[in-house]
Amino acid sequence: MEHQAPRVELSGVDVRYGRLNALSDVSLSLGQGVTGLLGPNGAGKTTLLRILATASTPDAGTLRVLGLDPLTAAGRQTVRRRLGYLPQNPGFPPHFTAFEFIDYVGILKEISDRGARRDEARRVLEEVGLTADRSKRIRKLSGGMRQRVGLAAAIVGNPELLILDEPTVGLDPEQRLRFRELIAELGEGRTVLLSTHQTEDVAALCHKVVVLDHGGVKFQGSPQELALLAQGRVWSSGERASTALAAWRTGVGTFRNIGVPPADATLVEPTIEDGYLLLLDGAKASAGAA
Ligand SMILES: Nc1ncnc2c1ncn2[C@@H]1O[C@H](COP(=O)(O)OP(=O)(O)OP(=O)(O)O)[C@@H](O)[C@H]1O
Repeated sequence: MEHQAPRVELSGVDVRYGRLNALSDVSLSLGQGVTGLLGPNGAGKTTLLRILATASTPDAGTLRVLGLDPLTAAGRQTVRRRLGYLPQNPGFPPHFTAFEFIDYVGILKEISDRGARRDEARRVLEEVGLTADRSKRIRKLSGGMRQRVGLAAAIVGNPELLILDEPTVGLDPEQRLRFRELIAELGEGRTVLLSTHQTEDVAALCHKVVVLDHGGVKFQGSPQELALLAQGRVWSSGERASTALAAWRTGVGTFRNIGVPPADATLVEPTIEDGYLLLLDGAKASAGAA
């Protein structure tokens, strides 16, 4: 495989809000393709994405984004021209139509030629499947369609780096599948960082996954490696095992248990979710034991 220089690198990044360390000593490197960012509520995912999107700066550490330093004014300006960011709750001007809004984003992204800007608006709306709805007011669109407007806004100008904060939240299963396909296509030839609570998103889309918890990187590697953390630790049983770190009832009425298996356990193949839960619950269990 051809060696690719990392497109995003962070080293020793700290972010503090008063006495809270929202990120502590985060070091990461991302190449092309889709990287998933998993972590429980409050883990620091949005804080990390905002830093990469140049929406905020860290209290300590160094950054390299697309070969530039976004902590300098010149670097920040160039990085901003080359990235697309879909925040968690993008505020849309409610009276704009989808087309008017995307055209406006084109102005903000400095596409000054009116014809070129309109062509670009048509292109991105087509790419997210909103051509037929482009003249509807955003406030009249469904939540899933609004998410697509947000994604269209993020890809105006064909950015090399895409930062997507929980883009699949609130979508129905069909829309989620569509969105995943879109993001997978966008990941070809680009660097995409996708924060999500859905391990299925990671399984379907990502070549790499980063797990954040309490502001620290708990794992970075392939989704398969994350699943393998739980190899030999997941078993199926007729009841919830009291000794398991995590256990839940499955759709077929049996229980899936994660932890140290009892001697007579029937081991099952671990999933990414198992690896993720073991990582988080294992951390909690050792914190509790300390
Ligand atoms: N502006 C702020 N002022 C003070 N604390 C903040 C601020 N923004 C975030 N935090 C805190 O920093 C921590 C990390 O928050 P962040 O939003 O990055 O987490 P997250 O992983 O994105 O969570 P979620 O999955 O719920 O979106 C949380 O404890 C949060 O309460």
